[in-house]
Amino acid sequence: MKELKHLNKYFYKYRTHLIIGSIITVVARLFLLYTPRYVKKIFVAIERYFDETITKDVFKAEIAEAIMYIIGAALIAAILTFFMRQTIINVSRYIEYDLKNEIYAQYQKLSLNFYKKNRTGDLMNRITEDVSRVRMYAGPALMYSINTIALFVVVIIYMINASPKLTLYTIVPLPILSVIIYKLSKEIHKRSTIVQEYLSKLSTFTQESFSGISVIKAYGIEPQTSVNFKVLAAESKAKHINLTKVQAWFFPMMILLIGTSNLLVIYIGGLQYINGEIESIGTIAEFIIYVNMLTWPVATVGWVTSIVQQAEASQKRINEFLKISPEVKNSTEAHSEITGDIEFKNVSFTYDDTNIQALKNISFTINEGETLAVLGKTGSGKSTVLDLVGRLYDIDKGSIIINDTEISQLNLTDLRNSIGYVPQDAFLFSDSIKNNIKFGKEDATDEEVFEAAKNAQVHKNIIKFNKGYDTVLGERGITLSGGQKQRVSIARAIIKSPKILLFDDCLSAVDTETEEKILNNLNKITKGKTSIIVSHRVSSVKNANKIIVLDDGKIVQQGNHDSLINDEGYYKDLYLKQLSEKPKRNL
Ligand SMILES: Nc1ncnc2c1ncn2[C@@H]1O[C@H](COP(=O)(O)OP(=O)(O)OP(=O)(O)O)[C@@H](O)[C@H]1O
Repeated sequence: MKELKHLNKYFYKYRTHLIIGSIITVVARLFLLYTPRYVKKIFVAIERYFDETITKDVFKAEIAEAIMYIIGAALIAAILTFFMRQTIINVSRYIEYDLKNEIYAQYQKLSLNFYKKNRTGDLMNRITEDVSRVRMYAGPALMYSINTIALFVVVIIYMINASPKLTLYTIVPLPILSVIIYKLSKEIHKRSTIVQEYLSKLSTFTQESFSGISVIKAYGIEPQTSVNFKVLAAESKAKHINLTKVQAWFFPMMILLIGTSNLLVIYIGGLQYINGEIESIGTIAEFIIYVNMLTWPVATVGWVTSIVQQAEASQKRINEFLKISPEVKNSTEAHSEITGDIEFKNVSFTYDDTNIQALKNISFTINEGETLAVLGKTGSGKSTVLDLVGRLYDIDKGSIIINDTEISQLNLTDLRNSIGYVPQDAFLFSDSIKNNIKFGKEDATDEEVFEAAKNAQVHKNIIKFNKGYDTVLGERGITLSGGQKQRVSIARAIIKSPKILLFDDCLSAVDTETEEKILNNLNKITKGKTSIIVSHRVSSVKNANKIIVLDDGKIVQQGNHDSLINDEGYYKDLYLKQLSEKPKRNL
């Protein structure tokens, strides 16, 4: 229960609902007890009528009164049971909502490294599966516990009052029932976890095959994929059947134990009646109803125990994530004005997960309004430079100074708001093209969206779609070509008119003619703004104020286009190579 203490703040928040719910539960159980008592009264009336102690009219009146009480009490108990669920179960839904939001907010705070270390499936599971298990504890488990305690206390008092000996015999099988249900619930949980694993394997498999359908079709491996699916589905089916076998025991066990208790009541009660220890046969009928009333709550003790154990395990997994403090933390609430002067001073950076030292002692300066171009072989550390400017990671050694302030001392939100980032792999959300662009500036007008798209040279493509800017993109924007996605992503970055623009090889999928047009537009847009362009093409970087060439995380060349083409090295080689590949390219 240690881990579940985390929920106490929510129980406190919804205490009024819980207190009202508990009172309603107790009162509802009290009303339920009218049934056995009035059933007994009916039996007594029948006995007295046959003994001729009462007249037919009195007998009829007594029966009618008893029936009225039974119906009335059952109605009230039913209404109260409705409100019991409306209060306690609703609270569990509120807690589920709060907890999901708490976890999601924490996910948003955590740094990129956290996402590298944890699998997406695991992150999803904690916010869905684990939260639903915890909800079972905060709702049904709590409700059934209150219900069981209330019913048990009240019923036992009534039973002992009616016949202590009969009470003892009839409640003996109940703990056995509880233990059996507990064991069954544990086994059901074990097997359903396996079923769950297979379900997620199946959905991962199908999701991957749908995403990669073009590869599957191109290679003609549909039959093989179907066979693989069949194998997985067959295993999943076997696990399901395995689970059903245990689940199938649940109700037979309950029926067996209820039957045993009923038999005991009839047998012992019968003997007591013959011996004159109980005055009416109605007591036996009353006890049979008590036993049946107690069976379900007693069975739920086992069930609730298993729910609490599962919830404890799930909450432990949730707490593990909630306790992580983000590696990249905002250090100040004060507003930071970002102008765009950036300086890297002997910066070194190693990725935690791979232990790869991506940058080694890097130093450069970019003044406000200047453009820096970063070139280098694949894996040389170019994207890492951009990630560090956006403080997606904190550096190990050296310092990054923006506006004369150490990057870690800047207000993180202000820093990120001043950056327009176009990643290497353009990610578009499953939403309209317009909203994908507006993602950069939520309150942008349509005109601003069109302007940004025009500058990114994608407007003409968009208006050709039937629904134009309202065209909804599929998963990862599959309805757009690679180059179109890159350009929508550029539009998204420039619409917010940020102080700093980071372009990570974002023109790789567009033809050189479009590249030229975009670069011309960018020249206008980036006036007065600081830009860093990562590229493999000399054509994209030749106008930059400064160019640095990285190799294995180190700066091996720096200068501008004119100085570097006269310098023996990577830049000149690349220039000559690209010049010979495309003689007409405007290098
Ligand atoms: N998130 C990460 N976690 C661990 N290692 C990483 C991560 N990102 C990059 N690396 C490693 O750091 C090194 C530099 O990567 P980076 O992405 O900065 O190179 P790059 O020059 O941008 O390459 P490319 O031109 O292929 O995009 C590579 O060896 C890469 O494997």
